[in-house]
Amino acid sequence: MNSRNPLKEPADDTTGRAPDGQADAVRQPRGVEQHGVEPVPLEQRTVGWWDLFQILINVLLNPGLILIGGLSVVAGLSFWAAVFAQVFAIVITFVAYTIMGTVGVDYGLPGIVSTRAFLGISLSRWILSALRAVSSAFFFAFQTLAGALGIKAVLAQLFGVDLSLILVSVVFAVFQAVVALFGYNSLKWLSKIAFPLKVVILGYLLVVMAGHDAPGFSPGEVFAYKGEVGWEWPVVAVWVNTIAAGWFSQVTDAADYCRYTRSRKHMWIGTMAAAVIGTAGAGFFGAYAAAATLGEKSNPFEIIPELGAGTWTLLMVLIVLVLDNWTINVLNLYTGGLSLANLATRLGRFWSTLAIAVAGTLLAAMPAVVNDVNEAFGAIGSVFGPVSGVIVADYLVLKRGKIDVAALFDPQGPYRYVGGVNVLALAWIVIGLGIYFLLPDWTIPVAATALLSAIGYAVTARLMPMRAIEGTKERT
Ligand SMILES: O=c1cc[nH]c(=O)[nH]1
Repeated sequence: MNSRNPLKEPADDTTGRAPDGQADAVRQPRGVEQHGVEPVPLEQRTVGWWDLFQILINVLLNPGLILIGGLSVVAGLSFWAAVFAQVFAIVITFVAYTIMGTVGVDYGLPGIVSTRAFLGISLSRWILSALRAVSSAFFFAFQTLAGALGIKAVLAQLFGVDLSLILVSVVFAVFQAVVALFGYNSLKWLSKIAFPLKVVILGYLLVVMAGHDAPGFSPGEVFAYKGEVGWEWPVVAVWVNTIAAGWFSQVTDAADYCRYTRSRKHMWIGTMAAAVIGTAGAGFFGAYAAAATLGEKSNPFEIIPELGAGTWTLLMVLIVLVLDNWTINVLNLYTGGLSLANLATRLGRFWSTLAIAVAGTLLAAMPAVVNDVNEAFGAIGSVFGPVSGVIVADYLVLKRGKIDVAALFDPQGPYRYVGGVNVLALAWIVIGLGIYFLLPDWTIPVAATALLSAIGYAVTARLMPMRAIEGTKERT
């Protein structure tokens, strides 16, 4: 076994390429990104940390996280406890995330395709990809609805109309879908424009809230807001778990954003800086508005239009909402599209993305999607916590950072395991899933099961002969 440090920059010879002419490289319509499930060639991996930072900070500074910042204050957290819950959850999650991001940098692969190596080709393609595709469509709808609530509030103030939430949400969903279809370059382009605008407008809206003369809105009052439960750990942990659960589902996709990045250092700096700053910003903004209402209301984009700040401010809310939704949802569709392309390889990235957009738009017509975020995010995290633990353990401990790229596309190769399934990995995912529902909230079940599954998988795999895990006997 290779004893090289798997998190050290690899020599170029570890950089995989799709085998020439391999069937999984599907030609896309003209004018859109051509790379689907196959690796991005080394010469195209040129993106620096600043571009990656802009893409990811736009992702983290999203309406969903802003809303969750507000919801956690409504649930009783103090202002600072709500901000802490966001940042802490993201830091935990991004440990796993940045490890799996190295797959994108080193091999140019989409994350979901790399999971063929860890879980077995069939388990990765038929189960994990389907789960991630469904959760991408769910998150697309969740973000759209979180934004649509604000748009509806702004339009009510601007034109005195009370539009149906479903109508606003569906029109908005279609609007967002278009950019995602074009692929990675559209992400870079969109992020560059959106980032400065979002920072300036969100800053302006904070000033509007801070200057509002009703009791509770001044910075001193908000920062001193204690909430009903303040810092009580069991409640803080519920929110840490909810936020972490949502982002653990992205660990399998971390490589998607990083596969055009020029080095691991650029990836680590761009990703971690964006994660911490973006989440702190989203939590701060959402918690500020909710704390200013003394925990009565949760969504800043519904609260601000009611402050009577005038047309200019309403327009600013509208612009930031559109940009904010767009930048996160383009990525939800992009990663969902790549997941579906891993499953239905003949479909290709473009048509897969379109399919996720249609599913997400249909879900965006169901306002229940935003009703119980703790339950819904928790259910997603119960699967993706253990999945993340197992894939990180397999990649780091067993494979020592080495992936045989050609074998990812060879159904009879080493990643076949037993009938296409790494049974040991599957067993630890199922064990983790079972344990998730037994653990009390204060343990942050998504992180706890990720850790347990990682340790359990790594230890049992070390104790078993590799032959047994890979099912070598069965094939010979
Ligand atoms: O929009 C979101 C939120 C959490 N996790 C995702 O994958 N997408």
